[in-house]
Amino acid sequence: MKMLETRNLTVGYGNKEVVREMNIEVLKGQILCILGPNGSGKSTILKSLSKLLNPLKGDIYIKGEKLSDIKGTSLSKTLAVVLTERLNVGFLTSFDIVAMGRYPHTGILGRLTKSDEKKIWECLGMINGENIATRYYNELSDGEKQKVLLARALAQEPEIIILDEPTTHLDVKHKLEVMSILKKLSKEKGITVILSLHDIDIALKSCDRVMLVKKGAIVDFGFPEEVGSNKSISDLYDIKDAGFNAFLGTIELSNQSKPSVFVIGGGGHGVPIYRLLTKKGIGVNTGIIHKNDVDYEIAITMGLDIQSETPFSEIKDATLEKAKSMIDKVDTVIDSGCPLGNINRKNIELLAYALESGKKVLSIRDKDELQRCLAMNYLNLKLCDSVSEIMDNLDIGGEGSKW
Ligand SMILES: Nc1ncnc2c1ncn2[C@@H]1O[C@H](COP(=O)(O)OP(=O)(O)OP(=O)(O)O)[C@@H](O)[C@H]1O
Repeated sequence: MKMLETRNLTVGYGNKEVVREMNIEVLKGQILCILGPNGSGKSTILKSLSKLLNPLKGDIYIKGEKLSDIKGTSLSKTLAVVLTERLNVGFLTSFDIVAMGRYPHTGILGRLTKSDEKKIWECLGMINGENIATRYYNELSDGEKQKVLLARALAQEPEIIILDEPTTHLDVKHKLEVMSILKKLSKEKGITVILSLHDIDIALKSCDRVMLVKKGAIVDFGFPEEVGSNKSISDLYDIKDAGFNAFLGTIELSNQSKPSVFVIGGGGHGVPIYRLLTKKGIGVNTGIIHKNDVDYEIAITMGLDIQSETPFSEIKDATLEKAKSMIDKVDTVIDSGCPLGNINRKNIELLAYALESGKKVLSIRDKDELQRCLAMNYLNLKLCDSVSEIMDNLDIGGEGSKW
């Protein structure tokens, strides 16, 4: 069932058009998240959908009825809004704040019946907030306040809840708690949720639809799994010195330095080393990694030069030769200790090549395993127990430097 629809909607202030020509549909029980850079118009859209701001052009429909035709109490029973404004409410408790949400049902005198009180406790329960019911709202933490405001919205018994950045200022536990409450409301009670977020990862993993807003227009709308690609998210925020990996949901700093270190990666062993070297401004290239390896995902997002192999296939001689030529161009090789199964055993040949070429080699591999693989002892090989020991032995930042 269509809960909210916009037709050629343009929102803004006076003669300033902020977002133009919006045509979207949100169904019952869906969670729609608006993503976009600061100032792109997320709050302006949400205020317009909540009837707090008149559209400049076009129309908004709630359950097929024009929003402009829906009056006060009737709208409050359908739609509840949680905005970012901070409330200063003196000596009101959490219970009192949630009780304010009952006004569409209590009438002008606002007298609470037993059933209103029961509803308020139920809403406090939904946000796991019974224990803060008697505490003063002004004395609550940001996370607790956010949950109380959500409970106040729930007390209206709405079919749609609109929230502007409900996870801002919250730690990761509270962000996830708020999102999990919203998900529960949408799935179990069929409430439609429309919100804006700055947490891309949480948005892509928790919402049913996402809308990307930039420079006065909706640049994409649809399933997060399709809309939230590496490129679309990087473009949305004009990310230049980093990359977004939609598959893993991480942002990785780009490594733009000339490579001086080659990392033999694989099985996720390369990731902490890529990240540490990137943080220190040291250029890296890497191999030989299968294209379905997590090291490949991170390395490609960082923009590293990679020697890679087709998933599940044995490393080819040609790939090995190309990796050797990458090693020729660096001073140091780090053996991350990647597992050496049948399909990637050639990485040990690569390690032997690095040693025989006189490169400085730092390895986190088990000593016994190395002795089984390498024919002789090499003076240019240093065994390390951890990534930090690798970094200690990298000789960066000058003599005596502990980077
Ligand atoms: N009351 C107002 N009158 C005029 N312009 C406004 C008003 N409020 C916001 N704007 C402008 O509208 C544009 C969109 O602002 P809006 O707050 O909707 O963006 P946003 O995407 O929510 O940003 P943020 O992520 O920083 O909260 C901005 O250029 C802003 O300066």
